[in-house]
Amino acid sequence: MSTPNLATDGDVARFIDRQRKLLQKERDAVIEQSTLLLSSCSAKLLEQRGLALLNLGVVNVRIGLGGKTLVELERPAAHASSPVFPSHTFRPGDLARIDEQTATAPKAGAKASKKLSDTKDAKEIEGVVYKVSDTRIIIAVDSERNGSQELELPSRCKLVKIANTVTFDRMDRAIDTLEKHMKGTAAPTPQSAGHPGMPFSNRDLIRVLMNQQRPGQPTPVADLQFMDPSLNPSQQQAVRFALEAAEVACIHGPPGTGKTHTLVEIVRQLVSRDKSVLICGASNLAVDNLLERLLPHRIPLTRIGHPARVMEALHTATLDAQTARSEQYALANDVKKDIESAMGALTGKGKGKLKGPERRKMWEEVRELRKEYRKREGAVVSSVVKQAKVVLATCHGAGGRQLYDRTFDVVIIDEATQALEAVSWIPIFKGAKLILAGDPCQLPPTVISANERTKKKAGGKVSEKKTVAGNKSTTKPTAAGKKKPNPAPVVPAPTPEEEPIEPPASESESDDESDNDDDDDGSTTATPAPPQKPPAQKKKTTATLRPSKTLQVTLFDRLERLYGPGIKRMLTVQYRMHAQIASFPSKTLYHSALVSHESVRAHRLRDFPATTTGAEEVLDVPVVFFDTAGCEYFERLEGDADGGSGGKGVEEGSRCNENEAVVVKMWVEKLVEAGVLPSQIAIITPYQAQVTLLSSLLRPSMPELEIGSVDGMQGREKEAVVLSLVRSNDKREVGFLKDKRRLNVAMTRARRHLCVVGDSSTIQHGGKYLKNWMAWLEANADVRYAGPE
Ligand SMILES: Nc1ncnc2c1ncn2[C@@H]1O[C@H](COP(=O)(O)OP(=O)(O)OP(=O)(O)O)[C@@H](O)[C@H]1O
Repeated sequence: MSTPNLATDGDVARFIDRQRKLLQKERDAVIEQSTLLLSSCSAKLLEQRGLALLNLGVVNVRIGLGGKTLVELERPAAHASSPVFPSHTFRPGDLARIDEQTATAPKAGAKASKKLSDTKDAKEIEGVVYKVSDTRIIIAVDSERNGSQELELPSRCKLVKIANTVTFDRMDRAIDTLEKHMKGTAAPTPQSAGHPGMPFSNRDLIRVLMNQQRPGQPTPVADLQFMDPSLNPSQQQAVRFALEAAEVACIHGPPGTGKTHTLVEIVRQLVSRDKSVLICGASNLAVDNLLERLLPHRIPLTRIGHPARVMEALHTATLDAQTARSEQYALANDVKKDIESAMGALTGKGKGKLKGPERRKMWEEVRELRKEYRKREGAVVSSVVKQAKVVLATCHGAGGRQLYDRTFDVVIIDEATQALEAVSWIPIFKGAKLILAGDPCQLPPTVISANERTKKKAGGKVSEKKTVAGNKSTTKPTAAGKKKPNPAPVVPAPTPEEEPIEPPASESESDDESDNDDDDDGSTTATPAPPQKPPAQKKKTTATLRPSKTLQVTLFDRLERLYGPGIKRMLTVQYRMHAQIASFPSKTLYHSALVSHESVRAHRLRDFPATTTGAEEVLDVPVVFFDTAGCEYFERLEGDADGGSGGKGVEEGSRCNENEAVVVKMWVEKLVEAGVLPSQIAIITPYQAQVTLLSSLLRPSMPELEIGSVDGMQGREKEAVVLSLVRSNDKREVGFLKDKRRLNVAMTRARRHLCVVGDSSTIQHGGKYLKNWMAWLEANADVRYAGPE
């Protein structure tokens, strides 16, 4: 482990200050994006974009766990011709607002105008999407949060998706707490971690993470018996390392190397040593993945989180379900029934509906009953949480009131390389020791404000050069199949959401924490200085705590830079890819340390019993490369029929490549003809417009075929993957593909067969890493030229 200079109080203050600024910028960007969209679009347009549902009516109101009011909405015949919702993007867990819908054009016969006037002063009501079906959507409303005891639900309403800033509030609070800890003004943590009477202290952990103290000596675990006999040596080493570390241990899990497998063993080992564990993930999916793998081991655990956000199959392990099953819950349930019957009288229609003082009195009663319900339920929840040796939640969820007074011996954060540092701190304060797992060579957390800056940059670029339109080339392929570029045709800059994320402009301090590496040979995982800085200006400093330039720098990244590779153990055996598919990423991103397990090393599509005889070029080849260089298969901007770059579409469009899509379609059909099932195949492409195009070409005949973006495929795998690179232009712009972490995710999803379709003459100009990849494909893949013939 390298020994950096320790951070001064000034370093810590600057670091915290920068985190605050970056978080504020990100919060502003998120709100701006959402409000811009909502304010500039009519309700109809929002509905067309899947961001709103119109013409809804309340069909039921009931009480759910946590005293939340569940509002059930449908499209009644009076407001809409069909009860079936149009296609939309509302998913369980999304934040949504119920608004009154002013009746612009009431349906004939509907008494909408009268009803709407009843609710003129109705508040906008915010809640979380709880359940969605084709005809009904249920919103869980926290009546306390909405600041009113009486939910005034409009008779005709619309549901609108809204930005969620609660996570930002919690991250801000976490940074405030960190500051207090560092200044020594934090309130002492009252409880011990599962050992009543023992003082709980996370002082060492926090000081190590903030580089004010070096990591302590590991404590050897002499009697380590692995519970899972299948662990490979690198997994065993990682388990030992994590158990022995004094304050913090990182586990680096390249694709398919059994990160989850290893974490499950660590948790089992910790529990067998009577340690309490808080397991967090950057996403609900990551948490559920671990929960699913832990359940068979019968560990006393509970999953905290809004039930709407937990996988249905795992609901029995949620705190809500466990609370509801508990005997003490019967007491709370009685109160719940009283609330429901009172609510029935309040929301009931017709003669039975309460009015005036009677109605106010009833609401007062409901308010008291809710208080009582929360008190009784709170007591049950707290006893269920106390009994659980292992608690699972998202990092954000760990800041909820259920864990308010609970601390743990160990906090584990899975997918830590996808979590913002500030969100990671939320669970960290609850643990004495920290284990982070992730892969810094895969996609970092999504940060909108970085893209915002890129948008400005891209916009500037376009306006400077907007004299030239079109990327239609008149070039002819050279003998070698490479094209000579025409002078100056300008292809518009990549759209903001698709441009590789670049580090934001330096504010004051010089540091090296850029996350994108356009021009190195990809032989290390380090993330060097922003490319726009000339090397002469780079200050070579000893690693120490420095303010992060972007929120994409995760705690995992930071610790690796501070303490060197000694802070982590890497899992080195992968159980996913044929050795040839794994070869390039292993060599260029993992120091050739990633080896293929014998069970996958030579596996091929041919091994599936359903495959046909013959079809060798499809079933026996692990890597195929359709090089479209010289074919003039040019990309085009979405909504730009000419493939030109003029006009508004420049900044708004996404990219697609129709000729390339034809090649992809042809290859997928060949795979299916050879006996590979569509459900075993995924098409991955970095551009949404290409996803849409390919979906329209292939989905009608193969609904089980997966077609998606790179970002959506992280953590997933398929037997065969066809990668459509899209970019083909004379400007030699590669946009998105430049980010080698995105590329790494794209090329490591395939188990037995990877087919790459792309224009090497464009792609190879996207920096050394892409150049090396193209050269590797030319030398190692089964290269096919994808000309019209
Ligand atoms: N020691 C092992 N022996 C046999 N199979 C293993 C071993 N470790 C992991 N695997 C298998 O490898 C696959 C990947 O494991 P796991 O899901 O734990 O990896 P991961 O690193 O979490 O995945 P990802 O790359 O998606 O993050 C699984 O099918 C798992 O069963």
